Amino acid sequence: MTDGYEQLRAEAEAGRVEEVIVAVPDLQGRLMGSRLSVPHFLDEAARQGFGACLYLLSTDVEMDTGPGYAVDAWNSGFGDFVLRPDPATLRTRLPWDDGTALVLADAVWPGGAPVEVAPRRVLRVQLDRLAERGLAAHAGTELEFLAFTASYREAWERRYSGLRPATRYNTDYSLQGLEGIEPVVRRIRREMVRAGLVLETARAECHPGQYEIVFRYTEAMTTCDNHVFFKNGAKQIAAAEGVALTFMPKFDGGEGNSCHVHLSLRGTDGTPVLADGGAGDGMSELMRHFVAGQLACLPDLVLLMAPNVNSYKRLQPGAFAPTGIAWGPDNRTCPVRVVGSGPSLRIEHRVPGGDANPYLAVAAMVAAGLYGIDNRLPLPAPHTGNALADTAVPRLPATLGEALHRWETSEIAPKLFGEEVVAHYARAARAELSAFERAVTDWERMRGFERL
Ligand SMILES: NC(=O)CC[C@H](N)C(=O)O
Repeated sequence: MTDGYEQLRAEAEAGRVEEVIVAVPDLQGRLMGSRLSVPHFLDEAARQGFGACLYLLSTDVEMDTGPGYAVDAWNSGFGDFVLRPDPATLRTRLPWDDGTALVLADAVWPGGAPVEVAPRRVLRVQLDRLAERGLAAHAGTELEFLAFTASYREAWERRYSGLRPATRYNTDYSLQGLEGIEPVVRRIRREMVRAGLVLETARAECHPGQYEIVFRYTEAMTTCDNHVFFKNGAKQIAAAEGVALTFMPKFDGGEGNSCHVHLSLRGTDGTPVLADGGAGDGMSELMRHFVAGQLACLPDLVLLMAPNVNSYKRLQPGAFAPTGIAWGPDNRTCPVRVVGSGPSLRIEHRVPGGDANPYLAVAAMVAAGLYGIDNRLPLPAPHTGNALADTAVPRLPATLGEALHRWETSEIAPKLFGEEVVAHYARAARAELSAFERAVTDWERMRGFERL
């Protein structure tokens, strides 16, 4: 029994905790699972795992499953896999959910073998590949979101039209005009800290109602665990406050919601390896290959960072989100911005939006970096101007269809992730795409109803 589980037992015996949520991050990075009583969890699930239907890892946003996934729910009789709780992820008290603890779980087959397509596993494999080379990844994810004054139910019933943003104008860095959003974001900040996350900064952003809360970087898996925990908790707090909050990458024609990922490598002993120790441009040879790998793999792997139709609405010209494939020192117009110096030298990957599954996005970045390192890829010249306006910069895949095509026909992706993972996420993207292709949108009605 781990220390965390001992503490959970003590909290339960003192009457402070009654239930444990056991959750697995799904393909979308959402938390799916069940509530267990503390005794049932400690005496059974914590030891043997806990069954959950395997369609949880082969479904779209609407919970539609279908044939063709590498893990096929129908063909396996809608059986169970096993959720094996990871004690390192236990949070004994959720400030927004009285008497409740939460633990994340890995998905394994009944015999104990990992479910290779599970997002946490996809990242674990890449982190293990790093560890084989004596390296470890540290990451921070920066989620932006929009808050509206309506409740989630009202927003849904109004089909998300005519909603009032919780701030009225561009409040980027503003310290006034925040009265409409402060009650909910204050609660989110404070309760996340009470739940154990380490807050660094928080501020309003460009789009009316937009806000960003940044937690301290740490080891990559823990950051991704914190990310899904934060997203889930922030929505619960918003719901309790009667506020609708969205992380979708592009809500309307205004600024999108990003999820910039800061990523650095260290030796497994903690030594920074990206800085060159004073000579040259500050970047070590390893870092130059690491950044080169990001650029070389980006078109093939962008699906793992931008998995939905809406992701690509954000990555269009005319906004403050990347559209090309380039890198530059402190250049926010590039998808890969090099920031920091010495031990803090790192990349900020600016492609993922608020919908990204952090495990997959970070796995893609680690895999791309390793590809660059293993193949000793030369680093192209940095972009020092406005990469968004430079037509000479190669274009990122502009739609989900293009990204899917690059992923499926990639020679690199199966080498980095294996055929099973490639096929599974291609299937997931196709499901998202074909749902969109069948849907008639408001845009089409406005454009064509009278005038066509
Ligand atoms: N702070 C920023 O850099 C803005 C990012 C922008 N909201 C995006 O979608 O990428």
